[in-house]
Amino acid sequence: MIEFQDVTVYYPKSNEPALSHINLTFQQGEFVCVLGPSGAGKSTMIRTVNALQPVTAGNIFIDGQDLDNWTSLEKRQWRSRTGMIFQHFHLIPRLSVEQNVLTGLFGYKHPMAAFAGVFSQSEKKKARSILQQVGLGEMAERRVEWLSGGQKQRVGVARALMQEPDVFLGDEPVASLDPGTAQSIFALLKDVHVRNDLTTIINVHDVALARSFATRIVGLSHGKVIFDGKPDELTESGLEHIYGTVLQA
Ligand SMILES: Nc1ncnc2c1ncn2[C@@H]1O[C@H](COP(=O)(O)OP(=O)(O)OP(=O)(O)O)[C@@H](O)[C@H]1O
Repeated sequence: MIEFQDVTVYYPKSNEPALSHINLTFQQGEFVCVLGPSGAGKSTMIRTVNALQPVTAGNIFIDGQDLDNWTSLEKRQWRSRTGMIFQHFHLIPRLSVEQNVLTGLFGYKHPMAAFAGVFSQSEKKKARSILQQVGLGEMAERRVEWLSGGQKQRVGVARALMQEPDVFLGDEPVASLDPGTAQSIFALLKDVHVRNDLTTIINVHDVALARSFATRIVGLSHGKVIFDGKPDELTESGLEHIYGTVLQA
C-alpha cells in the first residue's frame, strides 16, 4: 500500500507548489490512471512514489513505513521493486532487445557485473520468457534501434518486469504512440498488472484510455487532487474541472 499524507512538493526557486496537500492511498491491485493538464504535477507525483523526488512537507508511507526515514540503500531497494516505463522508453538503442531487458536487473546486481554484461543463464532464460509474455519472443536478438515505437515500449515493459516489481509506474508511456498502438500497450499493461497482482499508477493524456482501462482515475490540477473516483464517476463536467476547458468529444 502506498499512502500520501498531506504531501506538498516545491521545486527549488519556485513559488508555486508542484504538488499541494495530496492525500491519497493506492492499494495493491488498483490500476490508477492520473489525468491532468500539462504542469498539473503528474510526473512529480510518480517521482515522489519511487523516491526520486523528495517531498517538501507531508509523508509517503510504503506498506506503513515512512519513506522519509529510509536510508539511501532502502530507497534504492524500494526503487528496484517499482518498475517504471517512460514516454521516450529510455532504452539503449545499440543493445539488443534481450540486453535491454536484462538491464532491469541493475538494481539487483553489483554495478560492475551489470555493466560488464555478466548475466547468468537463468537470468537470460527469464528475460526470454518475459519477452514471450510481451509478444516479442522472436525479437530477442534484434537491436532496439530497429524497432517500432510500440515494440520499444514492449521492451520497456519487459525490462520493468525483469525487476519482479510490486508496483508499476508509467509517465506518459503511450504519448509518443499512435492511437491503435497506445491501445495495445494499455492492454498489455493491464494484462501484466492482473497477472502479477501489481499496484499500477500511470499518467496519461488520453481520457478514453483511462476510462477503458483504469479501475480508478485521479485528476490533478495545479498540484491538487480535484477528482478521485471510478471511471464511470468521471462526468463531462468533472473533466472540464480537471482540464479547465470543454473537451471536444
Ligand atoms: N525539475 C523541475 N524544476 C522546477 N520546476 C519543475 C521541475 N519539474 C517540474 N516542475 C514544475 O512543477 C510543476 C509540475 O510539473 P510536472 O512535470 O509534475 O507536471 P505534469 O502534470 O507531469 O506535466 P506534463 O503533462 O507536461 O508532463 C510544473 O509547474 C513544472 O513547471
